[in-house]
Amino acid sequence: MRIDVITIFPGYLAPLREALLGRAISAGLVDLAVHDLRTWTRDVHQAVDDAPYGGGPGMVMRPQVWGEALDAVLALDERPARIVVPTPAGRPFTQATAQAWSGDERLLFTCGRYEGIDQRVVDDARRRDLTVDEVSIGDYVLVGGEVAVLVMVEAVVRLLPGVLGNPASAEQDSFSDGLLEGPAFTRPEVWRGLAVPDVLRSGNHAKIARWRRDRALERTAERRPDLLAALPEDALDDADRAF
Ligand SMILES: NCc1ccc(-c2ccccc2)nc1
Repeated sequence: MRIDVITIFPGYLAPLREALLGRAISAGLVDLAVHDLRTWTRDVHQAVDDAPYGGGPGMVMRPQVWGEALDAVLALDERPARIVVPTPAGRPFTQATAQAWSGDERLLFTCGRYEGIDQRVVDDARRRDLTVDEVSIGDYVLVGGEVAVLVMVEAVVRLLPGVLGNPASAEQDSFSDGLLEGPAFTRPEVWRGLAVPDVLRSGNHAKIARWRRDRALERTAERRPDLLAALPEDALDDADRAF
């Protein structure tokens, strides 16, 4: 997978070259290119924003600079790219989104700042039959899209074959079966007077699986009843319902 990121703060994307993601890049599973938007400015001040038409607070990112940046970065590789625009006004980014995008050959992230990017940049790309997804990673407003890109790249790249040491952990993620993950424990058996639940040390794998499922159902019902309500009809078996 090739990943391009366009931003006025390239340094914000440095964490992508650390740890697991850094190893995926070194292993050639991911090609990452970060581009400074100011490369495509033409004025001495390298201006990337301007006052919003219609008035209002803040500034909007200029379409000319973004249009040239997108054209140039798209042309760097012939593979079709999904253009991703992080924005508080986007469709929700979920594990299902990450799963879908993990099959893409190329992702191109555009990091807005200020009050966002002139809408015509997205409109122009879409009318050229480019895939453009405006997505939100949650209902809060950041100062720019860079942090959202870190989140989305991690969620997608960890799903690529060969990235995670143990692929099973991606299958047993929270959300992969529609429920939150239950509590996890490791040694010591007792820590500050708190013992690991006996069932987890019983060696009885059926009982352990049942206990873990019950804890996941309990936690989901308590913290995310919306996820429980969204489960498909056949997702819960009789034992689940008995819980
Ligand atoms: N939903 C997460 C998210 C994504 C992007 C932004 C943002 C804020 C200001 C300017 C440009 C993007 N805020 C929140």
